[in-house]
Amino acid sequence: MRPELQSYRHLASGKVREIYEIDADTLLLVASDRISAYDHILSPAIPDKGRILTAMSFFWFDELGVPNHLAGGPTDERIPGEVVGRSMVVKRLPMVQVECVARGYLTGSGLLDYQATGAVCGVELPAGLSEASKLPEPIFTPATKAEQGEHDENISFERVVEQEGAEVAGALRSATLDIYGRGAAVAADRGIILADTKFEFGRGPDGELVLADEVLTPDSSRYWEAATYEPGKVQPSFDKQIVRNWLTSAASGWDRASDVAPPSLPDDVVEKTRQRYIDAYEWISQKSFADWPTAEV
Ligand SMILES: N#Cc1c(N)ncnc1-c1cnn(CCN2CCOCC2)c1
Repeated sequence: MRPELQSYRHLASGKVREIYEIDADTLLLVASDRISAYDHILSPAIPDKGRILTAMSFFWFDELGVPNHLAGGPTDERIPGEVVGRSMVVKRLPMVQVECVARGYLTGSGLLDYQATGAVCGVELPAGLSEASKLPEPIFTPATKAEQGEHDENISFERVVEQEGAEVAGALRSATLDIYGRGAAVAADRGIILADTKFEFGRGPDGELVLADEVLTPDSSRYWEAATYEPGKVQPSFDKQIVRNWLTSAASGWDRASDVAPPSLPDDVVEKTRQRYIDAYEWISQKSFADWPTAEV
């Protein structure tokens, strides 16, 4: 008999996910179907997005084989029926307060940093790079954990050393680059460029780093289709471009520069976006999403 979700204390909300307390040592991470774009939570939600991204995290935790925070499988009996398929039972860990970002390509805040300083988080890069340039090698570009609704602030490795100490800072950089490199290689073999990603780590009982949060999902990473990759211009997001294109088209009637909330997404945009998330999962995992567990009423 599964517990009711309301029997767990709600601890925190992210833009698209929730955390509940199962007990002193265990948490329930629940992924919603919410989607955000241009710093807005959009309506309606994308059916099955939470399940698809949860399936991705389970795939990557298994594929990467590094110490991680999972404490149960996709149908663990501690998961309430209504959220089966989009939840993870995880070990409650002391979390490292650093967003561990790896970048294999130059875009977003990294590009802005580079254009202003020739470096990203103090990591000097060659001259002449532009939007979506592939970096000579992936770089560690840590950031502070911003309050909800705020953007993370890129920080230097030296700042991480000040905050965590040299040994842990070095271990964070090594683990981030190792895991990103291995994930990016798997994805590349399957037609997806993982341009960058953000990891979160906790500390295990012996102080070791434990991979936590979600892993290599389109919410924590930039997914680009390898077949259409063309440096020198903004790459289409594998999962969100359909939404972005509609929102910035005349059809939506929305002005991104205004303070007005975006209009509701049309059914065809919602369904096409759902399919893009399924495609991303099935290309990467080489599994059928139809086999993934779903809510038990
Ligand atoms: N993962 C994990 C984890 C853990 N295993 N132990 C203790 N705390 C956390 C934790 C608490 N907050 N966050 C930030 C990411 N959250 C994810 C869910 O949605 C909200 C944001 C991670």
